[in-house]
Amino acid sequence: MSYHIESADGVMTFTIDRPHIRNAVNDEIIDGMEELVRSAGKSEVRLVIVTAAGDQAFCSGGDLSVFHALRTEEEAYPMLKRMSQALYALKTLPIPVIALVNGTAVGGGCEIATACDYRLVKAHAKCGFVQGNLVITSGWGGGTYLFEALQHDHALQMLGEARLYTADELETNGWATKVIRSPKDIDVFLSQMKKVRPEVHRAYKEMAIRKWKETNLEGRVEEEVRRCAQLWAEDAHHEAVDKFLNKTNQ
Ligand SMILES: C[C@@H](C(=O)O)C(=O)SCCNC(=O)CCNC(=O)[C@H](O)C(C)(C)COP(=O)(O)OP(=O)(O)OC[C@H]1O[C@@H](n2cnc3c(N)ncnc32)[C@H](O)[C@@H]1OP(=O)(O)O
Repeated sequence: MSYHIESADGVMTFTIDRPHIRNAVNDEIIDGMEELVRSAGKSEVRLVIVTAAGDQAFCSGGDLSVFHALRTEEEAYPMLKRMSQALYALKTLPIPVIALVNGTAVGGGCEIATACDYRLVKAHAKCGFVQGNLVITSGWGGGTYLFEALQHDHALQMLGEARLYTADELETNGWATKVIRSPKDIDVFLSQMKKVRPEVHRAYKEMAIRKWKETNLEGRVEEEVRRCAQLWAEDAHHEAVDKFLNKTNQ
């Protein structure tokens, strides 16, 4: 199984479990994300945590060895759309959602974390919207969410530079809620959250969701998905992915 969903004490934890491939997202992970949002929406869950196995990587984005088979805009769009819908549902859950960024997050991995309300980033983790190096944009809604989360110039710079940022840089530009230097830091964060009753967290999250609905967040994500699907079909993108896959296969 490529993922696990566990529930304890009102906290539902989603763990991507493909560390050998840096927790890249395949179709099964997308299934898992859909299952997560269904379960978290229904039960007595007060908090969701999204994380991954091992300490090397949180997520390296789409599994290029699988999704590279998608060649045209018409082929790329359904995959991008489906994951974008799962992440929109995650973002608009009426409970706090925390990304526990246990290691490197790149490409779509950063998009998953950006769809969450909070990003707790382990001190060794490097993260970046590297899609620009593959001559595409973010395509799961993460670019749109980044403009919601960060000051405009910080968001545009992070997307435009397409490089890995250190945890300290991520704290400075506002992407990291907190840099995690020891496991105790996570406990402190969670116990502070748990001091406040779930219905209060829910009411605050609903305020944010109202704003996102009024500003047509969902429609803006759709534009992001469509534009990424167009770029996906270009030769320059396929050549860049070939280069990555051939480099790592050698
Ligand atoms: C869908 C789209 C979107 O945003 O909407 C995207 O996500 S585009 C996807 C954007 N993602 C990327 O461009 C990811 C590129 N990956 C990397 O830059 C790197 O792998 C890091 C994630 C920084 C990890 O570097 P590190 O030196 O630790 O490991 P490595 O590069 O040797 O990777 C270990 C093994 O995992 C594989 N691997 C890593 N990331 C992968 C990915 N996203 N898809 C498929 N395979 C991947 C490598 O090919 C290698 O396979 P072997 O062991 O067989 O050699």
